[in-house]
Order: sequence, then C-alpha cells, then structure tokens
Amino acid sequence: MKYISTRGNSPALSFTEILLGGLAPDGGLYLPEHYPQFSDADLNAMRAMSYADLAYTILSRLIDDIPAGDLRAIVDKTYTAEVYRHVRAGQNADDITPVLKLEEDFYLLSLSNGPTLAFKDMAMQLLGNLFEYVLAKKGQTTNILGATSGDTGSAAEYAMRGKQGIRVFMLSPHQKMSRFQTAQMFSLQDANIHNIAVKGVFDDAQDMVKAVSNDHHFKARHKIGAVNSINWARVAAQIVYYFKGYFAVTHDNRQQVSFAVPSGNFGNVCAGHVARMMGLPVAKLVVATNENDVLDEFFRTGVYRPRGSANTYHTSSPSMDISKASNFERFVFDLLDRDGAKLRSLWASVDAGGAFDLNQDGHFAKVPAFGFVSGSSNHAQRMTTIRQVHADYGVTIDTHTADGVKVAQQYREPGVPMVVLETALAAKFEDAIVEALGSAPERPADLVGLESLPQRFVVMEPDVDGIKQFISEHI
Ligand SMILES: Cc1ncc(COP(=O)(O)O)c(C=O)c1O
Ligand SMILES: N[C@@H](CCOP(=O)(O)O)C(=O)O
Repeated sequence: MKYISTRGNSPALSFTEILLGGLAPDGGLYLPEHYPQFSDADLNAMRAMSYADLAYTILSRLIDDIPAGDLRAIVDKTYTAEVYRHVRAGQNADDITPVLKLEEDFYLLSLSNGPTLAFKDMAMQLLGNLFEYVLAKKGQTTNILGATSGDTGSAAEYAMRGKQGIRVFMLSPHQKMSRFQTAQMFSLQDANIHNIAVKGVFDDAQDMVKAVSNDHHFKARHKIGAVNSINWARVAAQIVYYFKGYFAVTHDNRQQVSFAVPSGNFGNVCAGHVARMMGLPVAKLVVATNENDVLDEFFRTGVYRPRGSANTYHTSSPSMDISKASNFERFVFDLLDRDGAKLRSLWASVDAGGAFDLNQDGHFAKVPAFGFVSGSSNHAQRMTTIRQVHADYGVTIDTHTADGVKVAQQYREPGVPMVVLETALAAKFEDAIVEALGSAPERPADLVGLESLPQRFVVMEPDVDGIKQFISEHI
C-alpha cells in the first residue's frame, strides 16, 4: 500500500516512510492511494473477533512494510485489558471498547478507558509502540512536536514517556485546558517530555506545528515527528473502533448503523469516513461541534470558513475549541474525486485566511452520499444533556460526549442504531460536571490527587522562531 498527499505534489510512499513525519512535503495530508475493501464475507469473519484481532485484520490491509508477525506483536501489546482498564462497573475491560446500551437503538461506545481517560489513547498507545519499533529498526531517534487542546498532549506523553530515542515537545493553549488535563500533562517529570504553554488558542499551536513541519530543512535536521491526527497512523488506528462498534450493535451486515462524533480537528470522524469507504455499512456520520461550529456551518451550507483566534471561543468542551480542522482536508480530497490541484487552490485561500464555497461547482451536492450530517451544541445544552443522561440512564458523561449525545438526538431513525462515541471520561472535566450535577464525577484511584502534584512547563508566545529555538536548545 502506498500513501499519496492530498495536495498531489509529493511522491507516493509506504506506511513506515510516512509514519514519523506527519505532513507530506507539499503541505498536504497522506491518504492510502485506494481504500482496501471489506466484503460481506470479510465482515462475517470479523464479526466475532477480539479487538486485537480486528485491529490486526484492518491494519494489515493498510500496512504492508512491517512483517506480519511483528505487526501482530505490536497490536497484541497495545490492545490489552490492562492498558484500557478504566471501564465502568459492570463493563468488561477485555472488550477494550465496550458498548453501553442507553435505550433501544441508542448506545455509547466507550473509547476512553485508557491511561489518560480520552479516546486519544486508542490510537496513541499504538503509535508509541509503532514509533519504538520503527526507530529501533532504522537506528533513528525522533523529536515529536505536537499541539493539543487538552487530550492529545497527555495521551502522547503517556504513550511516549520513557521510550528510547523519543522526545516530546507539546504545545498547549495557556490556561485553556481543564485543571485535570493541565495537571495530567504538566505533572510529568520525565526528562524526554517538554510542555510548552502557548499564549493563544489551539489553532495557534497547530499552525506553529505545521509551520515547523513545512520548514523542510529544520524538520530533517532536528528529526521532527508528529503525533497529531495529521499523522495518518492516528486515523488508521481509529478506524478499528467503528468496526468494533458496528459489530457490537448489529446481528448481520444488512443492518446500517449511525455514529455521532464529537468533533474538533475532524480526525475521529475522518476515521469513520474511511471505515465507511472500506465497506462498513454506516448510515450517517453525525458531526457534533460545540460553539466553535465551523464544521457544522460547512455541512449545513457548503461554505468552509475557518475562524481566527479572536473568534475561537473557550468553552466547557475545551478539547473541541478548534476552528481550523486539519483532517477536513482529507474528506474534501475524497469529495473532490481526489483532485489535488483543485484542493491546492481551495487551501491556498484557506491558508491565506479566506474561505471556500463548494456549492459553486456542485461538489456540496455530493456530501449526502458520504453520509455526513451535523449539528452544534452550546454550554446550556451540554449541561441539560449531562443532567438528562444521568437522570434517564444513570450514566455520567463528559462535556464532549454530551455535545455528541445532543446532536445525535436530531438524527435518530427508527431501526437504525445510533452509536455516540464517548471521547472522554467525566473525571477530566470535574468543574463542569459539578455545575451540571451538583457533585463530582468518580475518578479512578490512580488519578486521585493529580492536581496537587508539582508541575513542570514553560510559557511562550505563539512565535515559530521561538519554538524552533526552544527545540534546538533541548535536544
Ligand atoms: C474529548 C474530545 N472529544 C472530541 C475531540 C474532537 O476529536 P477530533 O479532533 O478528532 O475531531 C477531541 C479532540 O480532538 C477530544 O479530546
Ligand atoms: N482535541 C485534540 C486536538 C488535537 O487533535 P488531534 O486529534 O489532531 O491530535 C486534543 O485534545 O489535543
């Protein structure tokens, strides 16, 4: 399998050639040159598989330059009940992503049982093991530069801490993450972890990561690696749980399932899109945003108009406070029938601070064929949803999952199971849960007292040269 860039001006490369680097040299994002197809017979064979078997079956179609035995060992080491142990009472950690039935045809897919209590662990734990394997094989080291709005950072740091040959430089929006998220990252004292709080929003941090990645000389000289979902491996790993969720709520492959996905950088729902393109019978992909509703605006109107930092709001689902969704480019590439030149011209206006309108040439009319629909949620609606889910089902959900549940309600159809992806556990957003329910959510014993641990981080201006200098001085 070769990978091509959405901007059409980079050579096609194999999986291990794109694993560490993130952006393609032309500034685009990698996608497989074609999507492997799973037939009805394949789906039948996959239906009863364990998570690790399913992950291997799917990933081995996307990765053909790691020997089968080695890939199998990496997957088996990643998807264990011990790693994904933070399940609710009554759930089975061996399922890795257990499904919780709320009512008939309405489910939560628990994706946040890993070390950092967010869905990012599902892919990041795999990335940690893949990076370690490939770096050892190539005799290389890497300096990861990432951006986080709260969850990618801790998931990456927990996956990479103490790993040979890997340093992490993680940019986060200064004072905009929850107290738990901040403590989870900043309390790490490992020498290979560097936390940099940037005076700005997540998009400022993500722009700097891309600017460093597009400086090819600096990137090569300092061996800069990526763990954000601009890295194809993140998306690839996330495809697996759509299959797992589908099998958990259906009996045969004639049934369709809809997924509601709390969205920010569009990485999670992009994996759902790829799963659908591979043959998973998905009815709707419901893109749920918070007040930062650029994606909802696109799916309602066909106009993509990313906002600047001043118009990106700090909300009670802070991990979704994103106005420039990286992975949206991957979907638009498919929507444009993979026309790299057309995509380049659209992103030339986006990168210059502008917008584009896909009504003009009929592309927007094709969106329903891809299953996408959308909606948004605000603080008051999040609070109401958390209360309702608690009252109706006895389940405490976090603020991001609440955005998903709220928007999912708009798109439920008789006979079509709706699966809401649980993207974080409530424990990460204690203040918001206390506001909604009047009491703090349960917290796993190993994370009690996290906020009182000593913290280690630096604060910097959103200045690309300053970040480059910091990296140079710490490697
Ligand atoms: C808890 C949580 N929910 C939802 C999202 C949005 O996911 P994506 O950026 O893949 O759209 C994120 C961060 O990305 C998150 O951390
Ligand atoms: N919500 C994310 C933002 C980064 O997204 P990614 O999926 O591209 O890594 C976060 O929590 O950091």
